This record gives sequence, C-alpha cells and structure tokens, in this order.
Amino acid sequence: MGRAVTRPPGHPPVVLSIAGSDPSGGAGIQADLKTFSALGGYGCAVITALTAQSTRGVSGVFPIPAGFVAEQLDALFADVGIDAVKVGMIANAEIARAVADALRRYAPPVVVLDPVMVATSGDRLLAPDAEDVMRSELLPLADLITPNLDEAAALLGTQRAADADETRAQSLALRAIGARRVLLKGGHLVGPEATDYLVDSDGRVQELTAERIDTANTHGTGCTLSSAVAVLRPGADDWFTAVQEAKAYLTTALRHADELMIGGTGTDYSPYSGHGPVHHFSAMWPRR
Ligand SMILES: Nc1ncnc2c1ncn2[C@@H]1O[C@H](COP(=O)(O)OP(=O)(O)OP(=O)(O)O)[C@@H](O)[C@H]1O
Ligand SMILES: Cc1ncc(CO)c(N)n1
Repeated sequence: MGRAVTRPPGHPPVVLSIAGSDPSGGAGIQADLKTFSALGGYGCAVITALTAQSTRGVSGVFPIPAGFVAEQLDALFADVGIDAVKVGMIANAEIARAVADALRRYAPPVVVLDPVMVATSGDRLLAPDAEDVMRSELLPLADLITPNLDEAAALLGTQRAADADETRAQSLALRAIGARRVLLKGGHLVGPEATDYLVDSDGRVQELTAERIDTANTHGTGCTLSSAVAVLRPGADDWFTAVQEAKAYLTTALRHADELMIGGTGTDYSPYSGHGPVHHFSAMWPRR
C-alpha cells in the first residue's frame, strides 16, 4: 500500500489499532496495545465502539458515531507516521465505510484486518448488514486478513470448514474473492495442534502449527495474533516470518494464561466462569 516512514535504526514501529474497547482488558484495543508494547512497538488507538463485557460475555455494544471515528483517524494521520495498522471490531456498516475511506486516503504501509464478527463468548460484535461492506470495501484494502473459521464461512457465504482440507480450500477461496493474503485460523478445530493456513500473495499455502494449550482462557487470542503480526511485520523479512513469530508469541501468552487470576468480587479472588485473557508480559518474551 503506502510508503513507510523513514525512522532512525532501531526505532520502535508505530502501530495503530482501529478496534473496539473491552473493559476486561482481554480483547479489543486493550489486548492490541498490550501486544504492541510487549513486542517492542509504540501503540496508537482509534476506538470504534465501547463494549460492556467481561470474561463471561458481552452485555452491550455502544458504537461511536462514524463521523467521530473519521475525526479520530484524520487527527492521527495528520500528525503521526503510522508504520502498520490493525483493524479489529468495526461494529457497523457506517464505521466500516469510514475506516475504508481513511485507509484509502492515508494508505498506511501495512494493513492487517481481523474481520471480527462474534466474540469467543458467542456474542455478535458486527451488525449483520456490515458483512457486505467488510467484504466489498475493507477486505481488498488489507495486506492480510485473519479470519477464524466462522468468519471465513460468513465472508464466503458457505458452511464452516470441518477439517484441514476444507480449511485449506476456504483459505484459497478467500483470495479468490479479493483478499491479498489470508491467515485462516484453525483454533476452533479439534486436535493436539492449533494449525493456521497462510496464503501468500502468490497463492502459495503454508501451514503454521503450534502445540494446542489446554486452557479455557482464550479470550482475545484473535486480537493478540493480528496485533502481533501488525507490530512484527515492519521489522520482518516477509509475511511468513512475521506470522510465525506472532503465533509463537500468542502460544507463549496462552501457555501462561492460567497464571493470571483476575477473577474476584468484593475482597475474594474467585475463578472466572467465562474465558479469561491470555497473559501479555514483555519480560517473558522471548522466554518460551
Ligand atoms: N488452545 C489453543 N492453543 C494454542 N493455540 C490456540 C488455541 N486456541 C486458539 N489458538 C490459536 O490462536 C489463534 C487465534 O485463533 P482462534 O481461531 O481462536 O481465533 P478467534 O476465534 O478469532 O479468536 P477470539 O477468541 O479472539 O475471537 C490461532 O493462531 C489459533 O491457532
Ligand atoms: C472489543 C472486542 N473486540 C474483539 C473481540 C473478539 O474477541 C472482543 N471480544 N471484543
């Protein structure tokens, strides 16, 4: 897309998250900024929606008026040189159009689109009529899209892939509808490994496999992975290397997720009943 900003050697990449807020800190803008910091980036954030959510689920969504999302983007791009953008929850069609307009106008060098539709808890985060705008306007502007199995099926208007062969086929089908590169996440498939499929701009499919961590605390895995790719891509040789490193970071954060004990009401710690967050902690990186 656009041209990169020239900065002094070793300067942190400046990365923007355009996404929704998760007050529990596990997903959304909060997860994105933690990921940027843990991986050595400088994070900026344009908020598209507030959510009321916890580890148990989403109880409310309050979209920011699209004109004000545009105003945030204009203010930022007029002043700050952005090396990479990650787009997460965009809530509705008007916001999707405002984000697409800004990406066309400011043409940042790297755009990673996580086409967030439904939270881990099963709650909807995107108005159904916005799926069309996501497909027709945002998808072609992204250098990489990172759908999970349900989001891929929704974008393709088909059934969710049930096995590795179908997942691979759908990753290629997403390129056929206009995505430049695709990272189709197989996290919801069963098996001893968590395998994702990266389709590069030449149509080559590469598998990325990690040990499946036995934990219920998977809130924000998708946000973390897409943010990690965005912050790592400017300093990486190629997309595969950035995605591989991002997945290694996520797997480490998942491995340490059960150490976080954020549950509690009153004065007592209590385990959360929902899906807890993954553990971002820069000092543990690159500890495995
Ligand atoms: N238990 C696990 N162990 C290791 N890796 C996992 C596990 N669950 C998911 N992953 C990995 O996490 C990343 C996100 O995948 P997933 O399919 O969960 O995305 P998502 O549904 O978009 O996430 P979110 O829960 O944030 O909505 C992928 O790289 C996937 O392989
Ligand atoms: C704000 C927000 N964005 C994304 C997700 C997806 O996990 C979530 N739960 N909340």
